[in-house]
Amino acid sequence: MGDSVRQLKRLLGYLREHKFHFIAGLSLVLLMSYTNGVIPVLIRGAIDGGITTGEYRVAIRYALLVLLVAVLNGAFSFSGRYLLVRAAQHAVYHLRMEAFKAIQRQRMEFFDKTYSGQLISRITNDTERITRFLSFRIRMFVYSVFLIIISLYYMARMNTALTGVALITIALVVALNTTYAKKVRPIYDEVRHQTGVIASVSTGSIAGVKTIKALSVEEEIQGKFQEENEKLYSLNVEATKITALYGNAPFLIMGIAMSAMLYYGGRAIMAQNLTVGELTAFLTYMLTMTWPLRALGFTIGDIQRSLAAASRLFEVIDSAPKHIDPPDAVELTSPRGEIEFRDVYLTYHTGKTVLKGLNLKIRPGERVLITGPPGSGKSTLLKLIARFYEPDKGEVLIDGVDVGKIKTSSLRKIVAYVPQEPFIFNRSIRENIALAKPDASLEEIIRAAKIAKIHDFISSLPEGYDTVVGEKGVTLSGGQRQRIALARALLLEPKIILLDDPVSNLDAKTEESLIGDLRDILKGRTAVIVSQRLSMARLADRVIVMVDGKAVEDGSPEELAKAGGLFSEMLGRGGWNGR
Ligand SMILES: Nc1ncnc2c1ncn2[C@@H]1O[C@H](COP(=O)(O)OP(=O)(O)OP(=O)(O)O)[C@@H](O)[C@H]1O
Repeated sequence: MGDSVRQLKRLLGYLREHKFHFIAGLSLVLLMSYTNGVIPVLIRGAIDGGITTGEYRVAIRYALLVLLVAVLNGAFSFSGRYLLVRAAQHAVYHLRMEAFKAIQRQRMEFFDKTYSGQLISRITNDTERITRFLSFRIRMFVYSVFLIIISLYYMARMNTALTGVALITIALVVALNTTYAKKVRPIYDEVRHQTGVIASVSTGSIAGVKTIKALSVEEEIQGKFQEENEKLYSLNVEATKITALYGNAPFLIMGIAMSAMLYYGGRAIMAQNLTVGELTAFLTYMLTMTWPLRALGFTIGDIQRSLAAASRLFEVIDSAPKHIDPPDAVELTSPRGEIEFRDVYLTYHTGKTVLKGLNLKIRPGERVLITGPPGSGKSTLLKLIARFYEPDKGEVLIDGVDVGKIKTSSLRKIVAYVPQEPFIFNRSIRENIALAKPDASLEEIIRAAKIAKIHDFISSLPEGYDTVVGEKGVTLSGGQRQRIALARALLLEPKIILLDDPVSNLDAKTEESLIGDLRDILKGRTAVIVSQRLSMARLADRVIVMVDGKAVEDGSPEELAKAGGLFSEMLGRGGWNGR
């Protein structure tokens, strides 16, 4: 409970900037309840003071009053809703922004541990639920509670016995709604979970469509989808059964209460203890309260779940580091491009220890090929230089400075990391290349594209550098993607370039041409290339063979080819000269 109050306080804190809108909105909702609650009193006045006594003018006066109150009610309802929704949207705008920024600040390990679907759901579904809570649910809660209080107040002033009937009815309907909410909530939670499962099966099969078609496993995939779809169907049928059962019960209770009121009220009128106007007012109150009473049950059930959504968002925000850089972070102004690993250990969150005391020094301008069997830690080594992960023990240094102590903005200019499968955003080629330097001039972008040897291809496209690529744009080949990614990296003129398996997805011809061009691309830079393709060794001054997180061979390709170790074994009978 204490936790819920804390979450609620924190959530309401986001309304701070719009607190006047919010308070004004709530005040208007109170006025709306009041105007709704006063109408039966006016009806009573019209009947008792005008209609039954034949006072035509009194009846007209009350009719005009009802009209005025109805108009005011409409105005309060409109402006109250507008102000509350505006304040809520503004609060959620900030919350969404904060969560998104926090996700951007998270370390790589966070993404290893968290499903992307979950994160997307935080930013979309959870924020949507919170908006609904801050605007609609709170409004309905305040409106309903206040309307019921006002109604009971006026009823009590008219007749105690009938007010007792109304009170019992209210208690019964609230109890019924709460039971309904309790019964249906777990099913709706399952429906939501199952909808997520269906979304992930769909996303997976759309993303993996090539594999599905290549293996002709459409039927199996459809079978899996059908299974999950049937589960969703059954859950929805179950929820509908409960809703159908409980949904109309409040109306039945209200009906019984109203017929009891008619019976006792009729007798009271005959005994002259009640007026016709009062009985009409009572019946009108019962009708006015029906909907708010129903809404109250749902609102109470929803508060807890909205707070749970808020707490999930707060968790994302709180788990992110407050600052990307430590306070004593430094700038490397004229980097040389030297890299050193000093007794580096790294264990992933899965418990797998990948690097076990790695020592390595790479000189400025050196071109190093890291090779070795799969899973030996080659890519991990690159990721440590780019500071995607921090070592558990030991240090990774650039020009003698621990990478953890270099300002991120400085590190990103010095070190360019080109992943195995570069991500191309659904934007223009120009924007894709200028991703890390959005203010780059077209000349700079063209220069980078020329070095990456992709300029001619881009120029041949009808819209040149403005051509949109990616999901709905021009589709690029594997080699073209690699070159766009290289141009993207080169734009920052990095001193160190890290290539993670650059030719793994390329055919032999494209591989040959890329290797030829890489000589120019890497000129004047320190390059660390991870690859199992030994053709890449032609680019390298030095080859390091990694096995089980350790550098077991280290030397020039010629030396290692002759040494009779793993590298020469990998070269096979053709040896180095055959390359
Ligand atoms: N983010 C991660 N979380 C958990 N384990 C990981 C992560 N990245 C890599 N690993 C594991 O660490 C080991 C080394 O991975 P790494 O990618 O460095 O190897 P590699 O030598 O580059 O392999 P390959 O040649 O197949 O790309 C592997 O067993 C891999 O499963």
